[in-house]
Amino acid sequence: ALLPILRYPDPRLHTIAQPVGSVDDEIRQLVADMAETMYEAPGVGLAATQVNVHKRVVVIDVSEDKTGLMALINPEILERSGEQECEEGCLSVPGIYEKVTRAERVKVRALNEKGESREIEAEGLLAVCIQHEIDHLDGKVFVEYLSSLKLSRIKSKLAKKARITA
Ligand SMILES: O=C(O)C[C@@H](Cc1ccccc1)C(=O)SCC(=O)c1ccccc1
Ligand SMILES: [Zn+2]
Repeated sequence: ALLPILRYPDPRLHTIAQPVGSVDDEIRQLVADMAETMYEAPGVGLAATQVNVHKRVVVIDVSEDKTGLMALINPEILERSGEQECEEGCLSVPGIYEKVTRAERVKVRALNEKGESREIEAEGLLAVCIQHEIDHLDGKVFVEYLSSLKLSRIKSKLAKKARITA
């Protein structure tokens, strides 16, 4: 089912997500609903925090043809290296695209949908996406890395948009 995505600056986006105890059918249904929601947006990633479920679950698909879906449960970054600047967007901050500097490569450990522990080495967009999504689980939104001037302009732009649509 499609899940509603929280919009910045909703305070619930600053919630710290809790680790998943056991990867059961409920978690697998959440992954399926998050994937459907991500593809529909469209996006290349989605964190459970963004759909107001405060569990450490992330879905990512950076493939061109929607064949690369991965679920990362209780993801942990084991190693970071290098540095890269990437223009980022966020499904919780629609219409805002800004450059963010993140690690170029990451080594991540996470459980998959079967509950098996896997280690992934990622670079490029996949590395950026993994870091962007894990930030969401830690209650961080990418616009908060920007200057306070840029953030205040973004907030007023979003507030104006919210008034017009309301
Ligand atoms: O809000 C989110 O977490 C999703 C976000 C993730 C993201 C990762 C890395 C760089 C930017 C954004 C998005 O998917 S925003 C939409 C987007 O980047 C995109 C959408 C369709 C095709 C390709 C990219
Ligand atoms: Zn985001």
